[in-house]
Amino acid sequence: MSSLIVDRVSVRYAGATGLALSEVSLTVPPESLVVALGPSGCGKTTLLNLIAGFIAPDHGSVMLDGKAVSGPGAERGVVFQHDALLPWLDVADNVAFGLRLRGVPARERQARARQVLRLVDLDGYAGHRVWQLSGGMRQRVGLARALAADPRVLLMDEPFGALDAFIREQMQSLLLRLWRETGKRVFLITHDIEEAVFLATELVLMSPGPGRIVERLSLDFGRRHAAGEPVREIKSDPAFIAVREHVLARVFAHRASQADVSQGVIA
Ligand SMILES: Nc1ncnc2c1ncn2[C@@H]1O[C@H](COP(=O)(O)OP(=O)(O)OP(=O)(O)O)[C@@H](O)[C@H]1O
Repeated sequence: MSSLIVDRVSVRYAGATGLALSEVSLTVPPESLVVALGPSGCGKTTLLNLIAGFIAPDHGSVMLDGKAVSGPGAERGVVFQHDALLPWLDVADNVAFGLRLRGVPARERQARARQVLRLVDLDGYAGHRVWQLSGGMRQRVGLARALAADPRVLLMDEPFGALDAFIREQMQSLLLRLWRETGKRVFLITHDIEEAVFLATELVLMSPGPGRIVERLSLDFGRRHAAGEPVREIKSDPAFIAVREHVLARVFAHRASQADVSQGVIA
């Protein structure tokens, strides 16, 4: 089946008493942008690392388009929070690095690098060093690198977490444009409620202790922006504000109940 399917996965780290993830299931179908949102420790990174194939589940399975995920693979492109670029290489060589490892000839990988740099609005920067770029530009290079191998799905680990609010909003718009233009499925994790509500076609809300999914919402704000509606119009729409407040209330409710439990308030 043509989907990314996480089926009842559980993870317990060696030495840990509790589960980092408990019976988590989700599907990332074609043309979707699935966002996992939750407070620190709810297992977002663990879930992304499972899909990336960096770690294996203790129970359950991860399948991409009918094939079991059993390790990292070029069909899953990962964008990290910190750009993870190589400072001794120029921008084009950073973008083409994975292609070089796979033995793609120099001329072909340079052409591909230039093509994806155009997609992220960085044409003209191929020969720059990464230290000559701003934080937002470096994240765009990271995005271009993930796209260079033409993956089936993009996995994004808090990709805009280190950027200031203005650049962050620009990057959200860029991601939605790329998502529409390339047709890539995206799985993104964040702890920013507004970002999650704005981007997601499906929002999965997670809670810690053990890490699990507590709510799923189907949303269309990102689709509306990708279709041309301005960001500010969407974010000031009462429907957007209502969803944002609902999610905020859910996050606080879970946090409050956990604080109560840890203080022994709930019998
Ligand atoms: N390598 C590890 N060894 C042991 N425990 C770990 C390891 N990595 C994560 N954990 C624990 O697993 C749980 C889930 O962690 P994870 O990093 O996936 O959460 P997160 O939601 O991504 O948090 P954050 O937003 O802070 O990155 C936490 O309790 C964490 O302490």
